[in-house]
Amino acid sequence: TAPAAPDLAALSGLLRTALSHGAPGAMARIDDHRTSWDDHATVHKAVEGVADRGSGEAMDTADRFRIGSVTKTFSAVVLLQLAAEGRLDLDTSVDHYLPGLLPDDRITVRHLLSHRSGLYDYTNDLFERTVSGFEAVRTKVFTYRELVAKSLEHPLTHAPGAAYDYSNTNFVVAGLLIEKLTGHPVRTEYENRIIKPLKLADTVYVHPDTKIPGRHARGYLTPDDAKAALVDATDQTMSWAQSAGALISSTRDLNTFFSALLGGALLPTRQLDEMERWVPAGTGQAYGLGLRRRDLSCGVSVYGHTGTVQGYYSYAFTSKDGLRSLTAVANTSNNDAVYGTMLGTLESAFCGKLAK
Ligand SMILES: C[C@@H](NC(=O)[C@@H](C)NC(=O)CCCC[C@H](NC(=O)C[NH3+])C(=O)[O-])C(=O)O
Repeated sequence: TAPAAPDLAALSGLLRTALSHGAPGAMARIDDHRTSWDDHATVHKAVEGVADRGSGEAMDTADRFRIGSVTKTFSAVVLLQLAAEGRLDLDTSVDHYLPGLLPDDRITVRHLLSHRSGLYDYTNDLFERTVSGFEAVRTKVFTYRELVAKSLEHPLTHAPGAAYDYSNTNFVVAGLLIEKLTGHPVRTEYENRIIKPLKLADTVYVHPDTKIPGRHARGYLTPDDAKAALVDATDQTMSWAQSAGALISSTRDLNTFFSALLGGALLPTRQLDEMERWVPAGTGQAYGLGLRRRDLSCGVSVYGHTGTVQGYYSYAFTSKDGLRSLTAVANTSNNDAVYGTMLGTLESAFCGKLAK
């Protein structure tokens, strides 16, 4: 059965609601393919508000933005390609590849990619106080091992494999694994294995440079004291996240990436199936390997990832066959009302008027 047509009026209404909750701007792009992920797509775009509060420049779906944890799916694809090449085994101990790094040799590569390692998330400490925590790291450059060391100041949150417990530390270790197995920085692997093959012209990994190259939306961090002024968080190294969150992209490129991934263009079937072995991750949610599944009100499940970095909320999801993709962005963060409102764009895009 063909999916319900997107409800574009509802989609624009949600973007306007996000603005009413404090987002300076919001945007969404839907790519609707007919028979295959790479055929000519019908494109729907929606924009509201401003990309830049200073100049008043309007939000534009062509604007680059920081994608945060959507980066985790890129890192997972690289490691799963290495598994397909026989250079990595998902169920082997991380200790085999990175001896002595982690305190428990029961932690496997699969545990990292499914957030079941038990490794404490060091960002809980970094960002307990939102603005001062951000300003303390905005221009900092960390090594992967410094970030892992921050995590290991705490005991494991549970025995390896025992539970799903989202942690950025897992994908920092994933970055170390990529560099160890390939001898290249993650940037090279993203470029050679994903960005160049899919021609993702807007997708860049510029860590530790603080600037977003080319045309982009500025990002505004909402302080914990919501009455305080928004903080322009656009320029930062993203070194606190790196392979867990430092990519920059666009709505077009993320739609292409997830359509290609679920359309089978990036991984052999065997590895894509591994990516879709789900553990429960909250109501109507599941986590595979660097991939989220969300079960919508109309019975449709969608596959992708969300991202939260200072100044940007992003949501990038596609249908099971990769034929319809949505990327939605608001240029604020630390704002639960905006986060929840923007999540509704998945319903407008994939359930259309069938959304309950
Ligand atoms: C949730 C999301 N995860 C990510 O994108 C990763 C990279 N981001 C985080 O872990 C949140 C960092 C703090 C953001 C800050 N919050 C605070 O500082 C709170 N005190 C903010 O909202 O900008 C995902 O996987 O979907």
